[in-house]
Amino acid sequence: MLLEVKNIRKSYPISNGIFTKGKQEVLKDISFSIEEGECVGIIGESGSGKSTLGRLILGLEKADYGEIKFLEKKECKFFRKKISVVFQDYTSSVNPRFRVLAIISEPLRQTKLSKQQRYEKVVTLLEKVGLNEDFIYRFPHELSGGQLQRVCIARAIATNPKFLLLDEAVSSLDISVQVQVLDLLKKLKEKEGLSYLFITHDLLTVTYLCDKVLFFKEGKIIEKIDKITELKKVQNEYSKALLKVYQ
Ligand SMILES: Nc1ncnc2c1ncn2[C@@H]1O[C@H](COP(=O)(O)OP(=O)(O)OP(=O)(O)O)[C@@H](O)[C@H]1O
Repeated sequence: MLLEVKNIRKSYPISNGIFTKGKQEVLKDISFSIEEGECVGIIGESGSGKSTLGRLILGLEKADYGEIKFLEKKECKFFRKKISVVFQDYTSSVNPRFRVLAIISEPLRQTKLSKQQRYEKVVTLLEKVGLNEDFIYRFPHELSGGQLQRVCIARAIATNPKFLLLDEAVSSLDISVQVQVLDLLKKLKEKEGLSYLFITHDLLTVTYLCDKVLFFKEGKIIEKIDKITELKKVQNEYSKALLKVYQ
């Protein structure tokens, strides 16, 4: 097992700007696990708590209750360094004044690579995401949405992570570009042995990439599907309704 999420609860205070008027429970007893090389999809309507869970896994916020454990023999303590993330909003997740070279090599700053080695590493990463050296001195505004999201994926895999959190990572791309980026993620998963937590509100992308699916509603997992091929066997009315939309 790579990641174990156990009985996670999270609330936020409800405030009217000045006073706190109680709490909103956003995550209610969430438990699941991810194996090495596995892609788990989380699907649910807007506001169901998907991104909050992502932030807790990344260590950006703390849960009120429960445990998030990265289980890798001996290296457990350092595992957070092996997590990377790709967000939906690729334009705001890069500095518009940085060229592709600087964007992708940003996480490599703390390594002891020389300038030349860093350049070569960026070329290799560009090739991994289906781009080439010609892109290295371009600015973000000189790239298409799909190309820029590939650059973000290249940056995310620059430190050889084990686990990628993909939060609506293809949602703002055109459908044909979505397929290209999903194909790329599939290839990286197989070649690099990456595990993914794929957060989305789009069931079609889940069926394309994921091995397992968790259906989220109002901060709860209302259904788990352990084999993507058995997606049609969902029992819950909400999951059924989601499936119907895509039939
Ligand atoms: N920092 C915060 N303070 C207060 N409430 C918050 C905070 N972050 C999220 N929330 C609330 O928690 C709930 C879940 O938000 P979250 O962003 O996790 O949902 P989501 O499922 O990712 O939605 P979407 O698909 O629209 O991104 C929402 O009602 C949101 O308003």
